[in-house]
Amino acid sequence: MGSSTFPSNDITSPSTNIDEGEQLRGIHLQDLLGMIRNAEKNIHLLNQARVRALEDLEKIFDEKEELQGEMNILEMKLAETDARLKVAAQEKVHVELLEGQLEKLRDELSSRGNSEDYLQEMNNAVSSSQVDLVNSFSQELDLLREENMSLKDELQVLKVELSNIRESHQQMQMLEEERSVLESSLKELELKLAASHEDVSEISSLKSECKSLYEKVEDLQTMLDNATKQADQAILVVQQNQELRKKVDRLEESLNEANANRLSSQKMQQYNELMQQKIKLLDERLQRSDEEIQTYIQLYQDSMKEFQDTLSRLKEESKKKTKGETVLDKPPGFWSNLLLMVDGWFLEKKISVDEAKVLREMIWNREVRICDAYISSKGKIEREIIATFLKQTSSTRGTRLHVIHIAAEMAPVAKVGGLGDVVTGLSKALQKKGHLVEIVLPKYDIMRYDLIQDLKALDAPIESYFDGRLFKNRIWVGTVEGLPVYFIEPHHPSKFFWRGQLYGEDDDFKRFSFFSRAALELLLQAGKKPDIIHCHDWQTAFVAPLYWDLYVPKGLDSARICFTCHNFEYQGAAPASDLASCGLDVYRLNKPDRMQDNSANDRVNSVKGAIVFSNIVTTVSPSYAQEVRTAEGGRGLQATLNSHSKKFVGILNGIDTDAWNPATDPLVKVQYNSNDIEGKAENKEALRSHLGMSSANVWQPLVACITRLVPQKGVHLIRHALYRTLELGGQFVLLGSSPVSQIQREFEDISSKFKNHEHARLILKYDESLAHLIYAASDMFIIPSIFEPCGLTQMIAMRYGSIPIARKTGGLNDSVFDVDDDNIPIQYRNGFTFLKADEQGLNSALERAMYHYKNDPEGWKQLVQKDMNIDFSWGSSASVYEDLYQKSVCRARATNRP
Ligand SMILES: Nc1ncnc2c1ncn2[C@@H]1O[C@H](COP(=O)(O)OP(=O)(O)O)[C@@H](O)[C@H]1O
Repeated sequence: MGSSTFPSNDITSPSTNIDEGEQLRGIHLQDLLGMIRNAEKNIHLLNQARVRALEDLEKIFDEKEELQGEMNILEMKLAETDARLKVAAQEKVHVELLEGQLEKLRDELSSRGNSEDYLQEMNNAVSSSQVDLVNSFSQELDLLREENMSLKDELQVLKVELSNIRESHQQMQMLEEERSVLESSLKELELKLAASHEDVSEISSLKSECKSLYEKVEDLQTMLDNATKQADQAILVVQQNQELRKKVDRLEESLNEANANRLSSQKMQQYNELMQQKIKLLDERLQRSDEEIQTYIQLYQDSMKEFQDTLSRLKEESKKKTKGETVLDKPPGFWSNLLLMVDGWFLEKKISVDEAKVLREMIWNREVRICDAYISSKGKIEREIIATFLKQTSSTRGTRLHVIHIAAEMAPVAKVGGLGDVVTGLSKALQKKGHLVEIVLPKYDIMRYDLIQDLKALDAPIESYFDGRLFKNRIWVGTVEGLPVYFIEPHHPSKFFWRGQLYGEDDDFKRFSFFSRAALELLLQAGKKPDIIHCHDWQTAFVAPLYWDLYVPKGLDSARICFTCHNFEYQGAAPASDLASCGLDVYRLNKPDRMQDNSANDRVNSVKGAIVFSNIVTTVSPSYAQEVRTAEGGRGLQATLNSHSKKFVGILNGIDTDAWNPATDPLVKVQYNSNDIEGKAENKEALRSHLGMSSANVWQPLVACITRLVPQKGVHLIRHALYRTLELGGQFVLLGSSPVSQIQREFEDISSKFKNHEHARLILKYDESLAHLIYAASDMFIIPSIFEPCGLTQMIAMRYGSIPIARKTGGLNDSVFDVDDDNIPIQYRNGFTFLKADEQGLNSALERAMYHYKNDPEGWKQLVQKDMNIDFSWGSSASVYEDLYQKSVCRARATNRP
């Protein structure tokens, strides 16, 4: 299988997607330009802030230097004061000595008693020397006071310096704020850049912008590096501050010492205390300021580091995304969140278990598109997000599939009914979608060999097992409708496919179990590795158990098995022992939960086996899928279907709109289309004359029916419709044949009655060409089925402008909507329906149709045109099959199953 993506099943038209994509690209580009402009502004602002910070730091330097100088002076002055205080202390000692001597002298004088004048003289002399000393001391004190005053001033200046420092801190704070603004705008930029990667095609146009952005981010990085250097310088300043503080501490100590010496002077002591308090205050402030600076710088450095980390990550991501790499570097939390989101959707029943499984696998695999889907769905409502995610699962289908149909019919070469149409129509639609589709058919003797191109036998017989021995099969290859087909011709004495008919033989069970085994043998020996083996109806239902039980062990193990039941009326039940012929283990399989028929424990049921052993089980319309799960519709298989309901789905068939196209149909008399329906009247005329019916009244309505004449089709109602149409003044044509001899005889009798009737004809055979002409000629088409799995004739009739009159059952209920039913939106109304499978029911619809036809020719014409324009092609139904195939293949790969 290739790895290229095939078209998704998105129903939006491609042109709309392209327009939206371009719009989105335009919006992203504008956003990106806006973001770049914002980033440039921010960078500019940052630049200015950096310049201011540099200036501030220079100022701080200068101021610190000055401060230091002043501190030095202060220190010197304090040293001087200290020295002077010491001198003063010595002089005080000297004065005390003098006073002692004076006292002594006084004592001597008093002891001498008569020398009072001398004493007075001496006293005066001492006092005057004492006054001199006091005077010089107070001068010293005045000097000290002055110096202390100047110290006060210095401290005042220091205070101012400190407030300047605080201002510079504020600026740094501003810087920090600007940095965080810049950071958030860069984060925004990161988000938008990531979003811009949503569309891979955008990357190339965004690359150059990313590059310039990247350069700007580089510049930003350089500036940030500078800012970090500045922060380092600021730390230096703080260290210098700390040294200064140490000096102040030393100063304080000196002052303390001085204080000790100043005890003698009360004023000096008070002054010193004051000084001490002020220095302490100054010290505290300095300390706080240091701490603040330290905190700011720490914060600044932390955020710078964070910023640099973010930038580096951003740059790395940007580089990786430019290179188109994956998203392995998303944090684990991102993926965990996605997983939880998917689990939530599943638990709330918003997505199916299969969808949840595929999504989980994509998340586990860290797939880019899941990441992109998440980014692109930001801001959307949950329903839209789920849709976006599920779209990724459908585009998982990124690879083309190899599908092999194993079937008993294929239109137009081997067709009995709708099964043949489906095999060809679905295969062609899947092939158109880019898948490799092959078909394996029995080589019937009565095939339309003229419609097989390049038919040739391979010179390599395939041997397959049956009834205890090996039989040779000749393999033929050819193309039908552009599809590769393998035809198996068994060399078996029973000449299984040499019977003049496709089905209805006594040994049908043997014939088709042989064919199923031979088909798998062909795939094994041809070395095929299909992704899907699709088998149809009971005839090839054996493929499912044969595959798992016998062929997977032999190495044919790449496929998932899809089984489509086109009609649950035919189940391929037979005595259990018959199963052994094709090599299946009867003992193991004849169990209630495997192939045992639900109504007889000694019989096996091949349709039941396929339901049990297939990965996907489908039927041909949603309504029929519901009906067969009930006791009335299930024909004994309802319990099996209900217990396997998770893999069971109803998909409405399409029709091959190339083969059934009135505008190109070579089998009609006059080709026509919905814009020009004149040709219809000419075809009516052609059919009438071909069948020898009256052409007198061009407006006489022609009612047709093309069908297998089996009870399912409501044969008694078909017969009644013939009579009632004639009563209502219309014409009636029946093309059909019956495998039931009694019914065939009954209709042959009626046919002979109307042999020469001018308004009715019964053609009791299978005639493809006539069928085309009848669809083109008829005005109304009757389908009164008792049950109808899908029904193709109503769709083909509408495509040819013949209005269906149908019973509301199965696929008819999903495709025909009554023109008079107000509960149906007007755009869907396309025919006439009835519910009760009886004559009254049919009459009511037939009579209304006749009434509309006769009384509202313009309205009828519009109805014809509307029906012709309805899209019954395989396109959308094939997409549903494609989806089921892909999901099944995906699941198998995820769990590594064969
Ligand atoms: N006698 C007939 N001659 C030609 N085509 C017939 C005849 N009977 C049925 N068909 C074709 O067989 C197909 C019937 O398919 P469908 O409506 O699904 O019924 P079923 O598969 O049950 O027979 C249609 O393509 C229809 O045109």
